[in-house]
Amino acid sequence: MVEKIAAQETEYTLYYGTFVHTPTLGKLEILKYTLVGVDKSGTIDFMKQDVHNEVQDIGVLSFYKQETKRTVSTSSIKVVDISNEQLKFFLPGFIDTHIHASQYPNLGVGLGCPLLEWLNEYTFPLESSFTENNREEKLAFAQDVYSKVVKKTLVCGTTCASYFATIDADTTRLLADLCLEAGQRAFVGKVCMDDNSVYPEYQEDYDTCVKSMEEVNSHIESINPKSEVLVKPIVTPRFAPVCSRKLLSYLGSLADEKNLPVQTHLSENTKEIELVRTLFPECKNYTSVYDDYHLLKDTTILAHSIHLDNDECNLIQKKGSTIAHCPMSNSFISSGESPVKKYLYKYNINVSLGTDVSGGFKPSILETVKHSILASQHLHMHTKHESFDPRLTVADTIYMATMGGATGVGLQNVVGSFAVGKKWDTQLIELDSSDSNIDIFGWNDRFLDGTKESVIKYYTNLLNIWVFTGDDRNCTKVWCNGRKVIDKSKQGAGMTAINN
Ligand SMILES: O=c1[nH]c(=O)c2nc[nH]c2[nH]1
Ligand SMILES: [Zn+2]
Repeated sequence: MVEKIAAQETEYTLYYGTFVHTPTLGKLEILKYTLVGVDKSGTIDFMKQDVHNEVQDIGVLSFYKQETKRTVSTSSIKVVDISNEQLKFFLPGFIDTHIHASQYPNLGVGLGCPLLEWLNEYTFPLESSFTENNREEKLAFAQDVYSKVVKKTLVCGTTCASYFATIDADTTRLLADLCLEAGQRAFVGKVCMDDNSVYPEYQEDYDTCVKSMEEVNSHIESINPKSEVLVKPIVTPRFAPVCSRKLLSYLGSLADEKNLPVQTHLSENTKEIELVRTLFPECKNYTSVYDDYHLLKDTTILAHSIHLDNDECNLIQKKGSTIAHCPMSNSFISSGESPVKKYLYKYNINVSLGTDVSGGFKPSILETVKHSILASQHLHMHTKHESFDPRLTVADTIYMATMGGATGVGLQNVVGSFAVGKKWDTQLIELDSSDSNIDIFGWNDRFLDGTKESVIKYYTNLLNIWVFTGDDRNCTKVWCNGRKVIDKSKQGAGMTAINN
């Protein structure tokens, strides 16, 4: 299912059909009869919208040659044409900006257990098993867990993920290797935590952490081929309660010196916030703990961030940091309903999505999209008296799943939407895939009367059907950096589905 990367030939590819994306917040663009050319390096170097009759007359290849005046041999160009398929469209790959790869074995475990208890009961014991003294055993365990999570996220259309691994350097390096091998764009974070008094079996001392960070970061920098950097290190203080001031200081300086992105947790649970207040009485609030240690940057991802006050929102906005909204986890371990619409539209904060495996119980951003909409509806039901309507639209959530994520990881000019110069990180969505769980009726076709408005209405309905009744079975092909990494037409039906 995960295609062998090395065996693939690089070539020029023309993709022709319907493209759906959200280059700006809340605005869905449906590009019908659009032709996109992707070069050897996986970069979009040609894009022409609304070319129906012209292409019908002379064919995709001749049209491309005529438009570009390029003298290319047609045998070196591959054409993927879905223009006659009403139920298929290209969508930018999903970006999962918060996922704990190491917690994958705990999916579905720990329902309703609040954060601090959940960490001690389920999470720290699991992550500790990646730090066994027996190197062979821990590597075998990590190989099994990490290869599965990378594969599953790709199957779900995640072309880029920002991973938390564990405190262990050996297995964190392995995670980076596996992402690269599978062709997934990834940010890999060695978890940093040197002050875990509630579960002392799972922590490291300051010096070990510094040494491990050096090892992991230089390993990741060395494994990418020169021509394409797919996997990058990310500075990962787990969260303030388990980090000493000295460690936070070091990580802030490291992020500055090496220009590295940062990821951490913020304001997920009310008891956690109380704890931070006691541990860092000198800091104005939880958000300013990170700011005081130079960890709030425009490439900082703050997971959860549910219970923020006005000052904290303004600070995050000022610093240009991103909030990774994790609605599945927020419900599962009952942390709260995040007022994401307010963050997006009142404070102009960039918001992305995170599955937060294993607080979240599925490694799927499509599932996260669903949960984000439903959580916002719940918030609406019991905050009707407030002036701000908290309900998210499908367009808001697709934005968070793609462009918001790209901005969060600092790749807003590289991925997240379709544009010349961007990379081809894309998923093909087929509502009528061979093992689709969606029953399609012609009922929606009545909207198509040839006008632009009717196309918007038709595809808005189609997207709603996909979001609420579809799953990973409708994501049939996935490309990262121009390379096809998933092709479900090449294996037995149902093999890849996680929702069967
Ligand atoms: O959802 C969460 N998962 C974690 O692993 C974690 N660690 C600190 N805070 C956390 N929140
Ligand atoms: Zn988390």
